[in-house]
Amino acid sequence: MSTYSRSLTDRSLPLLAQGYAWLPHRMRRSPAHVVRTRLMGRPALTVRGPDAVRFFYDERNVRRHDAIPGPVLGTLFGHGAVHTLDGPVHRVRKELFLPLLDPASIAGLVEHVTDAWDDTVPAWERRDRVVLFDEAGVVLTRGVCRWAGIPLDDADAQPFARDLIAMVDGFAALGPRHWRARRARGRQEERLGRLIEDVRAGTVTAPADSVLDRVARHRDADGRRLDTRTAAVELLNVVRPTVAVGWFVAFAAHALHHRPENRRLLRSGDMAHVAAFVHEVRRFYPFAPFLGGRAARDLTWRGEHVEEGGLVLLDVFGQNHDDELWGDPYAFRPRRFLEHPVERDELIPQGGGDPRTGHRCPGEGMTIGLLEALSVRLADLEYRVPEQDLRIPLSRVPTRPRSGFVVTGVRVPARRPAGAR
Ligand code: HEM
Repeated sequence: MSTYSRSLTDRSLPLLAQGYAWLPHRMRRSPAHVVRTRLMGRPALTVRGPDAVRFFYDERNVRRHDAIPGPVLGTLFGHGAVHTLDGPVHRVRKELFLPLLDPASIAGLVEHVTDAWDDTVPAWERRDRVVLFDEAGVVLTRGVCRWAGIPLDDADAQPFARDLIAMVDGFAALGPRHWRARRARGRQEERLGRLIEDVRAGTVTAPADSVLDRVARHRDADGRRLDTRTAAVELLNVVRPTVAVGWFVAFAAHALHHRPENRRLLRSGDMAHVAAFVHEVRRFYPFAPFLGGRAARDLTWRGEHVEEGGLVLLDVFGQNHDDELWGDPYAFRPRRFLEHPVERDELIPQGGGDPRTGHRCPGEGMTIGLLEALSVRLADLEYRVPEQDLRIPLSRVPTRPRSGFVVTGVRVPARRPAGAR
């Protein structure tokens, strides 16, 4: 088969089968880190590296409208979400999310979530076993709802957490996982849509300037308020990814188990080590495999071409494991972030570029703040790790330790560790 005809073979099935390994595997054969392929029936250009990040985030090159497949919108992001907008329309919608970048806002969320953690964890001492991934999801749900002004009865925290996790878990799957995600989204869009209507009608009071209040009042570029469904979609676009930080909590536990020397560093209260550990968790463990957009015009990148309307994919997992950028990328080594500061377009687990003007995740600071606080608490907790399946399959997107990370014999420290937030 010639290189050309091979490049025109649709690769959607190998992608589904190989998950995170698919794109890095193809990139290995390209020293220039660019591969032309075909996905979902369209020509696609896949790119990697800090320069490619700047190319990808330049709206003259890549647009988001019509780029995200329906099954991903129907599960992960929601129809009409900020992720799908371009230009001034995106900028105005993004204003809704920019307060998330504010350090006071980050501190507020971290405080609510750590309060929820500190309230919950003592009860683990009386349990035979705790599945950390599941419990972290409930703690994060409690904390983020309190912080965002979303009323939540105690009994509703677990089912809400389950739905939020299902929406993330099923976005790249076929079959039951996918349909579970769709049903979860349908349920929660309806419930939160009713809440938005109640806030607008004045029968429920949203705390002033809370996320709930801002979403209910937000006006789009056309001067109109968001319709009820889109408002629910955007409310979920704050709550759902916050609960997704539970994936990283399970990964942090996995890292502490396999690299126990990090426990001492986290307990020491040295915030530089804590920050380095958290960056390494976000770099090393797989979450977003790649990001996609549509070519806004005929494009050429490092000699490879894609026509207007074709797909452009940024290889997120591959870039976070690129030997040229990281050296020994498959070693978990937080020290690398003490030796070399984080560069904006090098470490891209939550996208690249500037979150104020582009699509980069506006919740990155919150993710880092939450993980710093929860990793320190995890390191301080005493527990045993019984025999279980801790493998993290790269063929599953999103992946996690198969067992969800089970702990037994939990003992809560008498005193909050130095440096805990
Ligand atoms: C598990 C942690 C998280 C991961 C791995 C993650 C990852 C990402 C990625 C890869 C993007 C897409 C960037 C792009 O399209 O260029 C994104 C966008 C976004 N994230 Fe996050 N995120 C996380 C946490 C959060 C949190 C905590 C929030 C809010 C509190 C949040 C809110 C958003 C929003 C609203 C967008 C859309 C931005 C836009 O299109 O302009 N994320 N995130």
